[in-house]
Parts: sequence; C-alpha cells; structure tokens
Amino acid sequence: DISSDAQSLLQFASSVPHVRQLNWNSTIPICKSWVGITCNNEGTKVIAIHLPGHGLFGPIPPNTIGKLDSLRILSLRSNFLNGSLPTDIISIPSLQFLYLENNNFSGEIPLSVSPQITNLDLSFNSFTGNIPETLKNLTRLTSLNLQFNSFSGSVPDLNITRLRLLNVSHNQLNGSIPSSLQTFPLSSFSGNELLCGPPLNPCPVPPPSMALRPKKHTKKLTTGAILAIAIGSFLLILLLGILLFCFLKKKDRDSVGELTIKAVPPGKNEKSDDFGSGVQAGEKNKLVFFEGSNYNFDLEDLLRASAEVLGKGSYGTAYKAILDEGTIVVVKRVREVGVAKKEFDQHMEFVGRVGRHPNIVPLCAYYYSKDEKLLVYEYMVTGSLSSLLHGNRGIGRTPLDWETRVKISLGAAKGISHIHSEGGAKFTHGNIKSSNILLTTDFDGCVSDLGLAPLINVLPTKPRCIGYCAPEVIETRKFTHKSDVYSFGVLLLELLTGKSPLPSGHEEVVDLPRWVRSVVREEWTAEVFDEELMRYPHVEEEMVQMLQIGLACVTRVPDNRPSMEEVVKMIVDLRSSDSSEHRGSSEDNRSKGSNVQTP
Ligand SMILES: Nc1ncnc2c1ncn2[C@@H]1O[C@H](COP(=O)(O)OP(=O)(O)OP(=O)(O)O)[C@@H](O)[C@H]1O
Repeated sequence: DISSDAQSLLQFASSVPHVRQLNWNSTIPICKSWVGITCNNEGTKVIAIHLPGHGLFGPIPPNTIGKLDSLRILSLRSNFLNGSLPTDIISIPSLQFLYLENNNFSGEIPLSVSPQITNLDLSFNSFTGNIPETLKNLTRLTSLNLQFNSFSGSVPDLNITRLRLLNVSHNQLNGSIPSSLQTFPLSSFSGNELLCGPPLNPCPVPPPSMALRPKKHTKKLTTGAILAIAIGSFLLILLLGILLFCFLKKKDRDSVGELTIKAVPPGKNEKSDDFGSGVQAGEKNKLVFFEGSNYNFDLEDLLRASAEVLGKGSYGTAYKAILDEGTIVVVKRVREVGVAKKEFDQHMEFVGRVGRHPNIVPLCAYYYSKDEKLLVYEYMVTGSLSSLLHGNRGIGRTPLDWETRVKISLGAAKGISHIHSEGGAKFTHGNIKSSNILLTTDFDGCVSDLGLAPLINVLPTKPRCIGYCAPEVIETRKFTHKSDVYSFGVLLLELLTGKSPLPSGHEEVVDLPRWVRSVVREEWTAEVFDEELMRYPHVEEEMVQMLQIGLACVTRVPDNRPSMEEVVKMIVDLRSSDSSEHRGSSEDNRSKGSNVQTP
C-alpha cells in the first residue's frame, strides 16, 4: 500500500545525498505534496518519480525504489548518481519509462529488464559490458538510447517492430550492424570505431585464411582456379593503383583547403600603427570585394578612415575603421603570411565561399601586396563572447543569463559545423576561442577569423590556441575537425564556469578541462558553475547536460569526441520537447509548494 511505498522512498532519500531539498516526510500526504511523486487515481500506489537535475549523488541502494511495485515512470536524469544500476529497479514488472541519462552509472546493464519497458535512456553514463541480448525480448520497446557509454561487443539483432528511436553511438561496439537495424540513420551508430556495415562503412572482407578452411578444399584447387586467383589479384592491384593515382591527382587540385605556407619571420618593429603603411603606390584600388558584400568604398577611403586599435591578436593587429559615410568595418592586418599572391587569392576565394553562413562573421574584402595583407570584416557592435563573459565583472555588470549563453553556444556550434561540412575534411578553423565568437545585435554567436589558421600554418613558439588547444595539437602541430571540437568544448566549459582558460596577469594557465573534471570527480559538480548562473532557478538540469556535452568534446582521445554536427544536435536537444515536458513537470512540483531551491 501507499505507506510501504512512502517507507521505500524515505529510505531512498535518507541514503542518497541531494543538493536540492526534498520535502518528503511522513507528516504530509505523499500523493498530494511530495516533490516529484505521482500516484494512481485512487492514491494507493506511487506510479511515477520525476527528479531530474536534483543534484542526487552516489549509488542508488537496492530495496528502495526497486520496491515500488507499481512504478511506471522513473526519471532521475541529469544527476550525479553512480555505481551499478540495481537489478530490482530495472526489473520492476510495471516499469515502462526509465530515464537515467546524464549520470555516472557504471558496470553492466542487468539482464532482467521489465518486459513492459517502452522507453529506455541510459545515455551519457559509463556503462560497460555487452548490450544484453535479452533486450530482444522487449517487444514493447519504442526508444532505446545508449549513446556515450563504454559498451563493447556486438549490437544485438533487436528485431522489434515498434522500435522507432535507436542510438548506440559513441561506444566501443564492434562487428557488423544487424540487418534489422540497418534502416536507422548513421548517427545511431557513429563513434564506434570497429562497427561496420550499412549505414556505416562496409565491413572489411576477411582475408582468405587457409587455416580456417577445411583441408579438402585446399587440395581440390585446380590449376585453373590458381590461374584465376592470380589474374584476379593482378587486376585488383592494377585497380588499386589507378584509384590511388586519381586520389593523388584530386588531392593536388583540392589543396587550397590545406595551404601549408612558410611563415616569414615577423618584422622586428612595425613601422607605423597605421594599417596602410605597406600599401604600394599605384595599387590603391586593388581592394578585392567578396560576392554579396554591399559595401561601397575603395582602398583610399579605407586608408583615410579614422582607425582605432581593437587589439593585437596572434595574427596581427585588428582595427576598427570608421569610414566617411559612417560605415564601420574591422580591418585585420595579418603578419607572417609567407604565401604568394596567387595562392592567397585562391585561398580567399575558397574562404569567401565557405564563410557564407549566418553564424560566420562576414569577410567583406581583402588586400594583398608584398608588404601588407589586409582583411576587412563587418564590424560586430555587440562585441565578443569573451568581453561579455569576462569584461567588467565588477559593479554595474549586466549578467549574462543562461538563455543567452545557450543561444550563443548554439550559434557558434552551427558556424563551426558549417565550416566542417562545407570546407571538406582538411579544412579546419584552428582558433576557436571566446574572443573569436562575436555576437549579433540579438546575441546570436558568430565565428570569426575563418581561414586564417591554415594561412599561417606554422605554429609560433607559443601556440596561439593556448588554453583551448587539444592535447594532440601540441604534439602533432596539426589541426583537425576533432581539435576544433576540443576547443569548442573548452569554450562551453568557459561559458558554464565563467572562468577564462587564458592566463591573466601573473596567474598560471588554468587547464579548464582538467579543473572541471577534478571538481566533478570529487562530486562537487554544483561548484563548477558560474555564480552568476545560480540566480536563475530551474536551469540546473540544462546546465548539467551542457556540462556533459562540454566534457564529451574535451575527451583526450580525438576519435571519441563527437562531431560538430552531433554537438549542434545535442545543444538543440537540450531544449527539446522532452526537456520542456520535464520542465513542465518541475513547474507542477513548484506549484505543489515544494521548497526546491538552487544551491
Ligand atoms: N569583426 C569584428 N567586430 C568587432 N570586434 C572584433 C571583430 N573582429 C575582432 N574583434 C575584436 O577585436 C579584438 C582583436 O581581435 P583579433 O582577432 O585580432 O585578436 P584575438 O581574437 O584576441 O586573437 P586571435 O588573433 O588569436 O584571434 C578582439 O577582442 C576581438 O573580439
């Protein structure tokens, strides 16, 4: 009856530490007032528990929630629960919806899963072992999400007619994808290096191993067969040779995307702080405008403009130039470009093309001469994420709210994802950081400095991406899509913690990912968040989810990081109907007069 359910819940609350208070006690009616608890109409049984983002810590003890024998929905997502998943919970015979994503559960999934289960979400945990074959028997299953765990072994042949959503991406699964699941999209399986077959790449054909063949076959190989094999192998080698030749040819043509240019030593002293000092006489009108740019000025206008230094970056100085007619642009004077004009033109043409996207700062024009290289960008009045986040932390500061932070990060993620998909496998941004994320007037994030890193592909003595560099970049000095993902992950951690990964003054460089990981490991997750965010109630769940995305991006092994496309999806999902449904349920909880509070 209801009192034994209450007893089991009180047992749970007393053994699982929690940051947000629970108003559970035996003096108030469980079905009417307990936070997160829903009963059946008769008020005789608990049928649902919703405690997402409640700051629950540690393992779930057996014989607590597992004793609620009429439970249908259990949502404990976005907490800090760890240890193994108690068998008694997952096998509650009435259980239909189990949401445990974004926790730290480990160990294997128990084999005896409730046959009533329709929705099972264990994503973003540290589960290991095989995906149990017993899942095949769950005929009612419609949605199974196991992404971002450490499951190994093969994918079971889940031939379940009702299954609509499946995600086993980013695990360590291997073997071929069962044919019953091949209709699911690529994103359901990506991030499993050893998994193959449609919709992923075809599985390698195993080499004919003599040892594995019954002896009698080898004996029966006729001369004709041997001859056929020899001719076949010759043709195969010939075909491979032709393919390799074509590939090298194509690579040659495509190489604008990965210019490797000798860096010229930086000038000892810049002669003047004017950006036009290197412009050659007689070349005053050689400003090359990009298609779609509706500016109407020439180089002379630009040189006459009143200019103000915005800052000295790693490529050179950026100026804000105010032209006669009130047009404002940003001129970047780029040093250390050792590339000839023709290559520079080609590269700029490519960058201009790739860079046409609402989340990329528009490049309007450029100028190239032997002594001066100028890039002209649209001026973004609202400034950079870096200045919004770290500028003026004292009195009079306008806090940067959570909604805006999510919007900026989504815009930036879309911009980078576009660069990766349009620029090709070799084209990277190479310098993602908060001062390169500029904001539109309605606070959408835009990526700036596109195409500069590949021009100056020789790392200066101090890497320019300091604080944001993926560990492998420091060793290999090569930027990849996955190293951009890492830098973006650092940027997410910066947004969440309010801490800059750059050294300031005499302070040492903060290794932000390392710091965040250590705090989370010590189970003080609530401490990592920017104090400024703590004033907004009911956003912790989204913050914890964003933290998980950030941490997935800064994984040390590049292949285990998500792609930018996946990151965009994950940030969008943060706001999906599923969350709002739960946000709705926390509204209910609030109206129940709970004293739920942001720590
Ligand atoms: N188009 C722009 N509109 C407004 N501000 C800009 C624009 N481009 C750059 N800035 C700002 O000007 C300053 C200098 O920019 P710059 O890109 O030269 O250096 P950085 O971002 O500090 O370093 P890096 O050269 O490594 O990118 C930064 O604070 C940046 O946010």
